[in-house]
Amino acid sequence: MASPLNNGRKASEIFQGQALLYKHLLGFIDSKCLKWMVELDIPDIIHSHSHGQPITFSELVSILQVPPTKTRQVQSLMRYLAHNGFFEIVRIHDNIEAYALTAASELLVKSSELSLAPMVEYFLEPNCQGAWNQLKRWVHEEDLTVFGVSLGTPFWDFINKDPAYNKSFNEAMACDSQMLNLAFRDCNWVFEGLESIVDVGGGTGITAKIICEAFPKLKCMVLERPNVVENLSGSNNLTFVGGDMFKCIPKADAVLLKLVLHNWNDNDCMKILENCKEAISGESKTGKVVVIDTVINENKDERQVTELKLLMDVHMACIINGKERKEEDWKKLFMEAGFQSYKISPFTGYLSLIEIYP
Ligand SMILES: C[S@@+](CC[C@H](N)C(=O)[O-])C[C@H]1O[C@@H](n2cnc3c(N)ncnc32)[C@H](O)[C@@H]1O
Repeated sequence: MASPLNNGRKASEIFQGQALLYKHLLGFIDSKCLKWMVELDIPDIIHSHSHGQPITFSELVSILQVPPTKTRQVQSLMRYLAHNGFFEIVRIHDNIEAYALTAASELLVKSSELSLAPMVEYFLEPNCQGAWNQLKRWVHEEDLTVFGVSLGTPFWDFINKDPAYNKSFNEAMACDSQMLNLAFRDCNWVFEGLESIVDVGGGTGITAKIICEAFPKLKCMVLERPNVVENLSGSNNLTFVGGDMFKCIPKADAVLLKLVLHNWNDNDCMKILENCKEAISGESKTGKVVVIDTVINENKDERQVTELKLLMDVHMACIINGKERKEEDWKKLFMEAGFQSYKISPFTGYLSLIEIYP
């Protein structure tokens, strides 16, 4: 019988609620499982096993030298990861089960050009993880981010002072940018007709290198925090400049901002965009700003993509006071920064490409 405490809901509905609650309570184990498989090199082991052939569980535990007391537990982890799409369980000779890589776990092969393993290392790093225990304190600290509450210093100050953290962050960003090789193949039109471009907050220059290779005549400059680019050397058409996008952005036909604006609140984004507008306003021609970022669209996106964008929004909001935006949020920002028009194009699974014109 329904009690007044559960609003007259059916028992089945309450049990569904309980299952949802427990799933999310235990959800923190999801990312730990990813860390576990990356640390044990399981994707690399499967990748190099008999030219990418599926690996049986006994072969895997033998390579990993798992003691007999732990094989059942390892099987639990593998089954859970397979259930969530990180391995495919296939039947090989004599109907034995074997594990094959999926599109997701192939991205965790460290030796692969498109490896996202550094992303796993960065997100599972103790400073990142520990900060989330401070959500309760954070909500009453008017001007502090979760990171600020947890480490006593704002994110960018911390990263500037901690070389190991800086390196881990830059490597994570670089591997995300490496994925753009796939996306730019269909988007070369974005750079056609341009003579120069500045990749603002362009990290260690992976995106810029991809653009430079595709467009050898295009001059590309990366503007970054000085300690990100101090030891980097460019090439024929690539240069690195240490600076501050809030102060000045070098002149160019176009400015690229990949995953930069989502780090900042609307006021900071306005300042960055105004500096971008100044940078692309030459004497003879006016260029464009190219923003690569998320656009939340719950009506259009698949549920899984929306979940990722909303989770990223929570991450940005709490860690760094940033924000993932809907189209109307972007439009408001662009117009208030003095731009006249914009065009949004699909780019990767979760990122859109937005061209903004003065
Ligand atoms: C989320 S990362 C994106 C990096 C790169 N665009 C990518 O997608 O791989 C944001 C970048 O902005 C840079 N950044 C932060 N503050 C900056 C500033 N004031 N001037 C220039 N770059 C800055 C950071 O160092 C970092 O590399």
